[in-house]
Amino acid sequence: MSAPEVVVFLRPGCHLCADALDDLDALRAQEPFTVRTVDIERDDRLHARYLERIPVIAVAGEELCDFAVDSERVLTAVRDLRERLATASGGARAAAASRPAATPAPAAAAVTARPPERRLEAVPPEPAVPAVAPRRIVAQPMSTLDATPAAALDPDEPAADPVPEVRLGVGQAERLSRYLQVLTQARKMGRATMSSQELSAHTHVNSTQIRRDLSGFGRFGKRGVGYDVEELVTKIRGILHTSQHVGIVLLGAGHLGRAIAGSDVFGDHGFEIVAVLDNDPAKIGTPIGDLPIGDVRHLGEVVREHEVVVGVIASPAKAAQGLADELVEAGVQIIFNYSGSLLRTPAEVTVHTSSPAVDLLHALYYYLA
Ligand SMILES: NC(=O)c1ccc[n+]([C@@H]2O[C@H](COP(=O)([O-])OP(=O)(O)OC[C@H]3O[C@@H](n4cnc5c(N)ncnc54)[C@H](O)[C@@H]3O)[C@@H](O)[C@H]2O)c1
Repeated sequence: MSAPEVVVFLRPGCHLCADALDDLDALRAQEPFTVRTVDIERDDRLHARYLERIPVIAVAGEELCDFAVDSERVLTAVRDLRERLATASGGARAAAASRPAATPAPAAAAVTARPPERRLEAVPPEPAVPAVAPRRIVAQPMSTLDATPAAALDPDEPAADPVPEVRLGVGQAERLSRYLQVLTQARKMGRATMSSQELSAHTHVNSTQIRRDLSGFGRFGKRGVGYDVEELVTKIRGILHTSQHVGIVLLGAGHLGRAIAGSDVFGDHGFEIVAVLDNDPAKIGTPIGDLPIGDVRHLGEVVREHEVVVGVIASPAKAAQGLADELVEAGVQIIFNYSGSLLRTPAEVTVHTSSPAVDLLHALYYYLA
């Protein structure tokens, strides 16, 4: 009779998954079973189905728990499966004994005689992932994505580069940016640590989601102490690739342009305003922040010379489309648009329009509705 098998749907580098494997390992002392891991990154359907829930633990096709091991449910399911396997093998032996020799035995067909409540639909077999014992699962390289150095898995060690090369989903990238904004501000306020609940309160992302977002990149934080702000800022900046230099050209040196140039709003995140350009002869050549205001007619040269990545438009709305066209012509693919103008740009260009009213409208809806 084969041993009951527990299947764990997981993702390389997911530390909730690593914890689940450890927990299952401990449970095997009470009830023997084998563990098979299924890497959801290898199958689009599994990825779509389980990404938000991993680790998902299943026995005999029934999903028992997600996020963490529910010991009681797993043990009960394993015992139940063992009994069914025993019955099946006993039944098969009895059937084989009474059957004419030429008829093949029905193998473990009786295992499925009692269908579980929530069967995994059409989960394909995973021949590439062998059934192995939990300890070996941890030791084997889970995938090429798992580039996190061992030190980063230790909460007492600072998280070091290199950061695993994982393509983030849009939602995760957006949330990581929000965590980074709050952590950067906390660091400026002299905070050394921050709890996930606090980070949650400031970002409006629930703390389970925060832990899940970060779990793929190393083990952060200590129970009762929270996240190390400096460590997490460094790590998220690495993940978002903002630890590299990003040059910005600011177009419009009026009230808003002057406020942006004189603030840390971009500098806090490693963005450098390399030039401020305007078309007003009275302003050109005068200082703004540490820079002299340049002539907007040199926009193309400035973009090429400073390898500008982002163009920030702080001009009146009527000038914005012309400036956007010139930025695109010069090769800029990210435009941050403070003017209210609805810009037309090629599909490959990302336009972010900043409007303080948007958040207010959103908040007001919940207030008024
Ligand atoms: N989203 C926000 O948070 C926010 C807040 C305030 C203002 N705004 C918008 O930002 C823009 C700037 O506001 P402001 O108060 O600084 O206006 P402003 O009039 O003080 O400054 C505009 C600047 O743009 C320059 N300019 C005009 N045409 C130009 C061109 N073709 N090339 C380069 N420079 C040019 C002007 O010379 C001037 O220096 C406006 O569109 C305004 O509605 C947005």
